[in-house]
Amino acid sequence: MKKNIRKLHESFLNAFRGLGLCIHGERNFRVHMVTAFYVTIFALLGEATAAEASILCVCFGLTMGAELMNTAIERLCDRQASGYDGFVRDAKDIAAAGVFVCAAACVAVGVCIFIGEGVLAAALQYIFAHLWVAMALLASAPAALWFIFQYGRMQ
Ligand SMILES: Nc1ncnc2c1ncn2[C@@H]1O[C@H](COP(=O)(O)OP(=O)(O)OP(=O)(O)O)[C@@H](O)[C@H]1O
Repeated sequence: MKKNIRKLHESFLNAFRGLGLCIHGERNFRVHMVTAFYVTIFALLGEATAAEASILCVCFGLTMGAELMNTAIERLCDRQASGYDGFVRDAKDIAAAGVFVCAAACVAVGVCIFIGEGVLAAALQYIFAHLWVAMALLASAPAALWFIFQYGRMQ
């Protein structure tokens, strides 16, 4: 029992290590994180329902999970090939297509929820009525950009 718990604990630690590697090393993953952050803020401001919020959570998991898999495939390919390799090219392009398909599906879901269900209009109405929220969102933009473009350069 104790051994099983230790193994489970190690599995979580390994998964968090992989997550940390991706956050640090993959700019596209940080783009997904920042997008998820702002989508969450707008969903809260627009009072998305529990069902809509659940669908958005699935979308975040889908795109970030696909990006993690894509990164794992890219790293294996880079390890395998020293120069140009047609198989590596195909594998990387297919993995990238996997991320693209997931992201495109999530954009479609976002359009349905934010535009179709009026969540974006409600969020904008809230923001215009509370200008400090607009200021806070604007003020967060440089931090978001720094996180996307500079965070990976830190040792
Ligand atoms: N060793 C290789 N042989 C052939 N083509 C390659 C090789 N490495 C990369 N490519 C091609 O270059 C593209 C970009 O590869 P790269 O490893 O730079 O991915 P990336 O730009 O980091 O991708 P992502 O933006 O998804 O993280 C690949 O999709 C593939 O078409």
